[in-house]
Amino acid sequence: MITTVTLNPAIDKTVEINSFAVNSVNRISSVRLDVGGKGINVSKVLLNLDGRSRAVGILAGKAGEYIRQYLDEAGIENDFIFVPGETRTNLKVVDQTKHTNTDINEIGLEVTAGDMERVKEKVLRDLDAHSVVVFSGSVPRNVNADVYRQWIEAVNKAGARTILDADGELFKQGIEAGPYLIKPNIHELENWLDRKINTMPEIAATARRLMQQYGIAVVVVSLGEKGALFVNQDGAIWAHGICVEVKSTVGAGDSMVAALAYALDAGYSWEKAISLAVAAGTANVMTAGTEPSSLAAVQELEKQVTWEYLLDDTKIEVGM
Ligand SMILES: Nc1ncnc2c1ncn2[C@@H]1O[C@H](COP(=O)(O)OP(=O)(O)OP(=O)(O)O)[C@@H](O)[C@H]1O
Ligand SMILES: O=P(O)(O)OC[C@@]1(O)O[C@H](CO)[C@@H](O)[C@@H]1O
Repeated sequence: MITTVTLNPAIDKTVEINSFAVNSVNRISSVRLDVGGKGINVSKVLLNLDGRSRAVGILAGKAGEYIRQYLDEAGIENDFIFVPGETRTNLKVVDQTKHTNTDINEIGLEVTAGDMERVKEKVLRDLDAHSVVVFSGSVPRNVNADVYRQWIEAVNKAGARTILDADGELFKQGIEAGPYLIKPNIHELENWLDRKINTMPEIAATARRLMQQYGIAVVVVSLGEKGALFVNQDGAIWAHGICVEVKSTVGAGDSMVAALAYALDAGYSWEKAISLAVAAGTANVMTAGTEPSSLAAVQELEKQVTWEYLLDDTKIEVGM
């Protein structure tokens, strides 16, 4: 069973504004609402991949009820605690003229230590060696940045595998617990390293350093339209990006994480996991907002995934 943890869910309000400009009046040409937050997105994509998951986390207010109702109606098992306040709304500005996606995310709720204990109990419930737990996204504003580290340690103790997709201090401390798989994007990796990364071998070397230093089994570095670098103990594979028409890039990383969780749960081969992950990420950018793509679209894209094995002396510029 796959458990997704969303400590800071959101309603995603995606507005289309062509030629979006700061310091001026912008007119919205379309609006859509999606239930979001990284872990919830992972659960939505898993459902469309024909996978089962249990979504756990923290909700509040009318927006929280709306999210719970969506999950119930979609048939996604969910076990959220409700706290006072209102789940945040995150604004996503899509500009089809300038080809930009701008995220304006609210900071989110405050919670108590007791609330966090209740969620932790739900996360740790019924775990065994077959379980996969996905920790992704930001956390409530007053929660300590060591929360993923502590919870990953607890899940590791239960013998289950963990996936971490977080940024900044949550990532920095989370990796110290030795998650099974991490999926930073290139910017998150550069943040951790505190410098720019210019070539593919540099990404691979950084991934190997993370694996050796923290006992991480798999590092996947997503590179947007350039695809992703997949590193495990056998080596590094650069899966190329697929050129598609982009509607919204929001949630592409979550789709990739969902596919990786699915592949781990199903015991897929490394190559099959890679093609599913790239296809799921690519399919996501072809849909509006954070609408998950269909299984048929993912399967069609899987046929188009190409990759190359990366040798240490391969000189490929990342150029991002
Ligand atoms: N513009 C694009 N064109 C084609 N494929 C894309 C594009 N953007 C993303 N992808 C696919 O989706 C995967 C994940 O995207 P990305 O690297 O943007 O993740 P991310 O930064 O974690 O995403 P987000 O935080 O928006 O969910 C990429 O590795 C790639 O396969
Ligand atoms: O503020 P966080 O938790 O880092 O990210 C939240 C978020 O941007 O991530 C998802 C896309 O990945 C969206 O559904 C959601 O709005």
